Amino acid sequence: MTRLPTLEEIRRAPKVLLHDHLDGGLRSGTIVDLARDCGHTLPTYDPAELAVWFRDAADSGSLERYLETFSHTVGVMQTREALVRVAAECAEDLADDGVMYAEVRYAPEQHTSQGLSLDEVVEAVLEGFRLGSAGPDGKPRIRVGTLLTAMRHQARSMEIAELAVRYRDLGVVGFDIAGAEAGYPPTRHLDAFEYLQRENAHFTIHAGEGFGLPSIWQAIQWCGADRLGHGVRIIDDITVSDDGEAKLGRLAAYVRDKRIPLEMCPTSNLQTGAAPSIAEHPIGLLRRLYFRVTVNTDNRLMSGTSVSQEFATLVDAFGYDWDDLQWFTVNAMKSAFIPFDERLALINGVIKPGYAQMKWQA
Ligand SMILES: O=c1[nH]cnc2c1ncn2[C@@H]1O[C@H](CO)[C@@H](O)[C@H]1O
Ligand SMILES: [Zn+2]
Repeated sequence: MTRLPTLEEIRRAPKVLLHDHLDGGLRSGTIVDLARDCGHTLPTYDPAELAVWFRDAADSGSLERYLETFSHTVGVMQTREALVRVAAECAEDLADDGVMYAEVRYAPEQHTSQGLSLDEVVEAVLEGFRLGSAGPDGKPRIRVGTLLTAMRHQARSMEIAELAVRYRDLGVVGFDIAGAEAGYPPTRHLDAFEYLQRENAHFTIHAGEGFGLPSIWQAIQWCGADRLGHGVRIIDDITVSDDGEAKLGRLAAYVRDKRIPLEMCPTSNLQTGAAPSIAEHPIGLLRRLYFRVTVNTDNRLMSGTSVSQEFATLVDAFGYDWDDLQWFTVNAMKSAFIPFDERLALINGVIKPGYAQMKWQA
């Protein structure tokens, strides 16, 4: 039997990340610095202790309680300087993990409490990504696209959708809605999604994480989502018999037939209670059934994770090899919101040669 990929090897392989929250990925030391600057009160000012605090607090078993931890990250991301720094460090950290293409999301409306306009927020984050993406020779080490998120319990989605369209040629590649899912169905923001469709713009919707099939159904069939954030509960529409044969309901079949990408985030799902364990995580079944599965971090700080770490965890639980990891990576690149020719160039020019080399070395 061939040896399975190790964490160190996985770090060196080219990776693609589609679901990562800017305000869920700060370095704990940066939060401490920024909190001191702006007078935000933290549970502890020791960076190592703070990192542990986030993980423990996020390990709550409910999406609503998990989301409470964001008050300490959003709270320190209220000035242009803070946003530039956080975005630059995000790009650096992802590049250091071997991520070559990332779509990073955040909700501009949450960063205006000290007077920044929505446009100023977007421009600060774009500037941070530009700075953080550059290597020592000035050439980009990573390409970062931005997704603008609207909070589903608020009523600003149309404004944020317009913002995403306004900045579409300047680094914003799509739109999303996030926040507590139960009680806030996707159709609450139907006007924003219809507007984006008329504008030929791309969007994903957090659905099937803290709520089940009706949320996924609305996201796809009412709102026209290009991708699903999480989408784990799609397994509620799949029955597996004792001999392992799977029967797909109409919605699950539609998602698979249409190749709708699932932005799966295994560790995050354990923390919010969306999945009981990695071994029992729906990603195992969905991968086996050839859904268009992608592997993501969601919130690197709250989960103490990285793309490489998520891959390594799956290798451990399911015995995935380099072919599986390449398959997840190609799936993600195919599902990115950048133009087709650019995706193809990255698949053929970076991903396939990168994994060929990893396999050859193994
Ligand atoms: O997994 C998730 N499900 C739903 N909402 C989330 C998740 N992770 C983060 N956020 C929410 O998205 C906002 C913008 O980035 C965050 O502030 C958080 O409230
Ligand atoms: Zn998320």
